[in-house]
Amino acid sequence: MGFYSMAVELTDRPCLVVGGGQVGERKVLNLLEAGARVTLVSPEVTRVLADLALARQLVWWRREYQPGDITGMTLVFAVTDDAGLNARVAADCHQAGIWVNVADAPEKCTFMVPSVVRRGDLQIAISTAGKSPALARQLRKQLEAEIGPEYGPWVDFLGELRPFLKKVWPHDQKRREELLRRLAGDEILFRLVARGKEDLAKERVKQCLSLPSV
Ligand SMILES: C[C@@]1(CC(=O)O)C2=NC(=C\c3[nH]c(c(CCC(=O)O)c3CC(=O)O)Cc3[nH]c(c(CC(=O)O)c3CCC(=O)O)/C=C3\N/C(=C\2)[C@@H](CCC(=O)O)[C@]3(C)CC(=O)O)/[C@H]1CCC(=O)O
Ligand SMILES: NC(=O)c1ccc[n+]([C@@H]2O[C@H](COP(=O)([O-])OP(=O)(O)OC[C@H]3O[C@@H](n4cnc5c(N)ncnc54)[C@H](O)[C@@H]3O)[C@@H](O)[C@H]2O)c1
Repeated sequence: MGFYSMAVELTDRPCLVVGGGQVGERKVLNLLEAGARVTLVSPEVTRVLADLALARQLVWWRREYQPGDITGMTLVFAVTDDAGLNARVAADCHQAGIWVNVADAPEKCTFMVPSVVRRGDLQIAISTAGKSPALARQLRKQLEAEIGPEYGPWVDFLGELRPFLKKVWPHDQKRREELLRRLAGDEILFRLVARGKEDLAKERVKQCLSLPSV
């Protein structure tokens, strides 16, 4: 069975994490980074999670999970060390039609969390469909060595060019596509932007605009 990869908008969406141990902490930190509204239900939590609750970055229900907790949640994460409880949370979500991630049972997940390389708005997600999280992590480290932080500003730069080119050639989609592909692979432009020389890079784009299309 294949999995479908998505980039999900979670800003201000209510998400429930059941279990506040090491795995819960990792899921919570990634959810907060995505702007989600996180509720954590767990009798005990890690120091990091307790500090986040104190700072009101998340809501902590300091007790055991109850079935009604999932009501109205966009995503639920069952990440306790109690396999039976995780399975019950999963069953509650399946019945309610709520997407659920189960830390110790890939076959009960309706979504899995990939390993992610983050460079500003560029994200490279690696999934093994639950077969080897260790391999996903190892590949992330390899890619992080190859795809440096300069890719963040590079994506921003290319992101500014698109609406600009749409204005220049509103009706010539083929020409826009050709140019955008050429610019995305332009080594000189990439290096200019990496050195913070966006102005020079824009000059070069203008030169490219006057070139015949390939
Ligand atoms: C990618 C990452 C994202 C994240 O969690 O943020 C993630 N696991 C990460 C790390 C990691 N997890 C584990 C190890 C130890 C080595 C190993 O077992 O391989 C390591 C590596 C390490 O820590 O070094 C143990 C483990 N993981 C799962 C089980 C249960 C089982 O398989 O039955 C067990 C066995 C527990 C036990 O033995 O008791 C299950 C899942 N873990 C997933 C995601 C989903 C599938 C992703 C995929 O492969 O597509 C899935 C199905 C559910 C989910 O959690 O979404 C994150 C990398 C973060 C990074 O980039 O560094
Ligand atoms: N998916 C992954 O990436 C991954 C990685 C490693 C381990 N695991 C699995 O994830 C599970 C959790 O691992 P961990 O290291 O975070 O465990 P942990 O022991 O550090 O934390 C478990 C947490 O669950 C809470 N909890 C227990 N019963 C609860 C209940 N009834 N209601 C609410 N909260 C409850 C505890 O208070 C604790 O905070 C383990 O079963 C492990 O096999 C998954």
